[in-house]
Amino acid sequence: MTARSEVTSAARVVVKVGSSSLTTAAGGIDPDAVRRLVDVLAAVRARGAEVVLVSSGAIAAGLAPLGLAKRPRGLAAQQAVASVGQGLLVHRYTEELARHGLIAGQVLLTVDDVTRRSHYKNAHQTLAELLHLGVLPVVNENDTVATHEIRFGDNDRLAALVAQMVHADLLVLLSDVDGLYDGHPSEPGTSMLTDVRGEADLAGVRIGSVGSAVGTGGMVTKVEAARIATGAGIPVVLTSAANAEQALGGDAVGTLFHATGKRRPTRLLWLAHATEPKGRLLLDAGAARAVVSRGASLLAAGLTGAEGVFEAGDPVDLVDPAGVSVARGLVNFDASEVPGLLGKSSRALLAEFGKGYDRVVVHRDDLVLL
Ligand SMILES: Nc1ncnc2c1ncn2[C@@H]1O[C@H](COP(=O)(O)OP(=O)(O)O)[C@@H](O)[C@H]1O
Ligand SMILES: N[C@@H](CCC(=O)OP(=O)(O)O)C(=O)O
Repeated sequence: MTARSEVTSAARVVVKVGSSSLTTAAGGIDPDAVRRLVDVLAAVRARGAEVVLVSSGAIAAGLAPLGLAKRPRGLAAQQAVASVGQGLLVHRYTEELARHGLIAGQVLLTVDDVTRRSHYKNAHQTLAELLHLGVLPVVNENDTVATHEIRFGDNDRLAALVAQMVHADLLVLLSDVDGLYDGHPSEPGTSMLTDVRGEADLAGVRIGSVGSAVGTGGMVTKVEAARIATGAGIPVVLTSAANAEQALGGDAVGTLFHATGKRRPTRLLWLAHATEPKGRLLLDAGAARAVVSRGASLLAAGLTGAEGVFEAGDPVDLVDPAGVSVARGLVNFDASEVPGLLGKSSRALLAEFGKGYDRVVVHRDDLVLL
């Protein structure tokens, strides 16, 4: 078996592990599973690569101490359970990493932290500094504050965005299944894909959205995460936690999603893949051309209408006069403000509404072409 060069040459690796790989059948953290994983991560560090761990399991880890048999349904209950479990989870990582002389650093992120520009910068700088200090960041979604609207719910896409954020060379998704199958792995006759080189390889693959008892998202969110990362030039290995040592050692286990895009250290690819737009901005022909061909910002002057309910900072689609969505971006105004802006020059907006209203509707740094 020839080693996978994208694995063995990666200088910075993001590893994501799912709840199902960290917990016992009875619920609660499986200390042996954490230990085995940390041993593998320590080996990657020992060969000189940097590692960021994205670990699920806060909710699963909080179940047993609270006497709960399964993941509660309500958001507040899940948040409370995560609050109990996250501390226990990071405690385990801290202890196990210390055995290898490594330091854990807890990083809890919400969707906003990895998408909005100001927050993104913060999270980016903190992660960069942690890596600079030789710390092994242990990332999870900030479940206790994340509401339905601003929630990933699964950590697969969060891991892909973190991989982009830290400019990782590789993303490894560890689950309870040894790779991507062409149908649900429990069905007879299905087989594992060893390589995915693009969308064509996914045609005909039946991807389930239901996860294991403790996991969420199933395979759908993992394939979505792989699309985000590979689109940003980062290859992805998807396999089971049991295969972690071989996978990170470069053995050809699991499914390798080959990089499809250029290495682009941009925080915006998530927009195209992982987000439901909250509304649509209707552009005149000149504005659509300026955005698409010249990479220009969208000005109110080129706006003919808007649909949907959105607030400043939300993702929206930019639609050309033919009704085609040409770009997706983060809008700088609330939907209720848009009717007053239509077709007006920056100067007119300044005169009519005062300072601040002359801002662009979508800044070119906040949009991605579709
Ligand atoms: N095409 C497929 N290939 C592999 N697994 C699949 C597929 N469709 C659905 N699944 C299911 O997805 C599960 C993994 O998702 P999940 O439980 O959310 O994992 P995790 O907790 O690791 O994030 C697998 O155990 C498997 O039952
Ligand atoms: N942030 C949540 C992750 C939710 C979850 O189950 O994710 P995953 O197991 O990756 O599908 C937790 O720590 O419990």
